[in-house]
Amino acid sequence: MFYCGYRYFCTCFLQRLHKELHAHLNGSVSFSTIKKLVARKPHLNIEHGMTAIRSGQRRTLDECFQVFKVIHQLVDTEEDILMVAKDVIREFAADGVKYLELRSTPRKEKTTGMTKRRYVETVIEAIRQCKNEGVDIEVRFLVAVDRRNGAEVAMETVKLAEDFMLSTDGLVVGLDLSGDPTVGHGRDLLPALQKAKNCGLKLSLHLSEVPSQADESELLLNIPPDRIGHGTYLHPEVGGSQSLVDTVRKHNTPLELCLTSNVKGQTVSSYSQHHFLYWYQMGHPSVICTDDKGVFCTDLSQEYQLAASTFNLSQEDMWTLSQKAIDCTFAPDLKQQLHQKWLELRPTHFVLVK
Ligand SMILES: CNc1ncnc2c1ncn2[C@@H]1O[C@H](COP(=O)(O)O)[C@@H](O)[C@H]1O
Ligand SMILES: [Zn+2]
Repeated sequence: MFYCGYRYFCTCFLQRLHKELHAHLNGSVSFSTIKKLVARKPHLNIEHGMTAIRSGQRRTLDECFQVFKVIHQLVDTEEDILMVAKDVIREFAADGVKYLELRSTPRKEKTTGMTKRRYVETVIEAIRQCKNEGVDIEVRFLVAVDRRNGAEVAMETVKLAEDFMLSTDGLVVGLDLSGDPTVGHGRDLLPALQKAKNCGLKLSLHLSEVPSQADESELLLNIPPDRIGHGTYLHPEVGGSQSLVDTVRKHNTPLELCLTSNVKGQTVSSYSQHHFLYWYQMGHPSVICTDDKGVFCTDLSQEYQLAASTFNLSQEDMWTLSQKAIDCTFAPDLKQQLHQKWLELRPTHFVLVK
């Protein structure tokens, strides 16, 4: 049972059916994996406090990006990436996630000692090993473009992602656009993103994560992407615009919403102010996600519980939210199977706690 203000709410029933659609690999590294990495590299003098933002702590988004730099120092060999990816997949499975879309940015050769191609192959190898070991989770991969690295690298990454989409039997399903949102402009990345879309990669773009990006968002929303990461400042109440909202609605583009990430990174002032409510009340497809479960010390169950307690959602509301996430996944071959599982596990009655 989970105590949330004025009522008890049990979300463990949902744990059997989670879907996680927005998880950055190196942001998802748990404390226990960090400990193993630190033991491998004691000379770096890195402590856990430098790789995670604990309960009650807040950071600026800029400080969050410093945290990723520290983690990247710890995860810089093929062995590290394989271990990290396997640990992350197992941890999501242990949290009841049955379908996971992981995303990660192939890094420059000189920071990892391996090519970007090898980086992606290593993550794919981790997914395959988990499957062979019987970990009860379906995993798909999105290759990430870091917006800081500009147009040329973005185009190279798209080509890499396309090659893997064609050679991995559907494990690589799409492209993510992420990285420090205050750096660069989406207009420079437009040709690469359009190429990705045209070759059949699904697109998930971090959009309007920070204020004053209406121009960029308008441009990118018209591609259109297949999902939006965050979209915190799209709606007019926070300085976005009705026309941006209309475009999202017209294309019915789902939003990936990460409550704790936004609160700890201070792009949203508190849980109750989170834009989840705006989109949820409108009935717009919205999927609860973790973003970086390691850095923000959370997991998907906790994010569902937070949404339930903050916005007074009933068990049935939560179940429906979790069900609708299936339609937002990038793996068409699995949708039917996931819906079937959902039907089998759906409780015959819900506890009324409102
Ligand atoms: C907090 N909100 C966010 N906004 C934008 N990009 C983010 C992010 N959280 C994570 N990333 C992106 O994911 C990388 C770490 O995982 P990978 O090395 O790719 O596996 C970060 O360096 C950043 O590019
Ligand atoms: Zn993200």
